[in-house]
Amino acid sequence: MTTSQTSPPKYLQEDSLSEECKKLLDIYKYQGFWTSPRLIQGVIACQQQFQAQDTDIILVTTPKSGTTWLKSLLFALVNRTKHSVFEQNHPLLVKNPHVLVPFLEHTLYVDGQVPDFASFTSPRLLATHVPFASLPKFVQNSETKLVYLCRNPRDTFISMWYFSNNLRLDHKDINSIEQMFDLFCKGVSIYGPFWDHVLDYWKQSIENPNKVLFLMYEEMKEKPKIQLKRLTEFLECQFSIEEENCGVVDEILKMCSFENLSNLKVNTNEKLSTGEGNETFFRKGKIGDWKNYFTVEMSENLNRITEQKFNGSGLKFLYT
Ligand SMILES: Nc1ncnc2c1ncn2[C@@H]1O[C@H](COP(=O)(O)OS(=O)(=O)O)[C@@H](OP(=O)(O)O)[C@H]1O
Repeated sequence: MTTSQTSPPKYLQEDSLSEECKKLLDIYKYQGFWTSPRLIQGVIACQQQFQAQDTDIILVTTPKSGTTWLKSLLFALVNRTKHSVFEQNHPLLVKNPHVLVPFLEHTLYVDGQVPDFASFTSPRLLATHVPFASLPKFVQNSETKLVYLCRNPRDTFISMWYFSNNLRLDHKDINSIEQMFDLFCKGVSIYGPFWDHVLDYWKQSIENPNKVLFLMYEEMKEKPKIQLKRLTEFLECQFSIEEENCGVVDEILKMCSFENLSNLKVNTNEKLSTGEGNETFFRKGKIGDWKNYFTVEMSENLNRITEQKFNGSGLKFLYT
């Protein structure tokens, strides 16, 4: 048998694929979920190398569910002794939340720089989109707290579709929305299947409420103070009477609001090291934009899939 072959067999090479095929195949299935090849590399690196600490707080989200918002809220909350929320140069006013609360699988090996996580001051605040079963075992087995956020699949889908087209203006290419919607319904979306992701964390939050807090974008939008209170109770960093009296709660919500963050210079002019313009994380920040795009058939399809998948779980989305 000859061993002279130095490159992979033709069927494993990607350079001769047609552009159309490459476009369709830019995500792969790994451990039951879909993601890009470079992110798979990041996820594997995390699984092998990330050393969790009991004091870590990890934000887990489905993509486009309000990660940027919750990163900012968590940062403001957890660091409020170090950085008063009334500070004129508060880090959230000069840095994008994704810089302050890095994604484990992005920073590890995707942009080539491995942050010295061990040097982060405790409690370390980190984020990921990885499904529960694929989290590093250290994270699953330690006292690390997981804050989970999801959003109704209709708005999540529209937000994903915009992001993938990297557009902030109205987009009329209805064929591509249909194509992407069909894949989304089949479970093929970044870190999807969407429903499995949500359901796994929902079950964990019921089985282990001290480990996983389950939040929904819609509830955060409708009753932000109540959700913020749940967050502080879960993280054991409740507001003192003095803080409540001097308006810290309102100030945090104001600083982290869509209106404030999306208008900051840093979020209109700068880019992340991974290449995304900071402005791409702020589009409309509303519940119900799906109504401008969905046909009746699309809504019915998603309802049917959601009912089927969540049957008996007690989990329901709000679509107001
Ligand atoms: N502060 C604040 N408040 C409310 N909503 C906000 C906020 N910041 C970002 N957004 C909206 O969240 C959507 C982006 O989702 P993510 O931040 O999860 O994106 S990512 O997964 O980190 O790429 C995206 O939603 P859509 O507007 O529906 O596309 C953002 O506009």
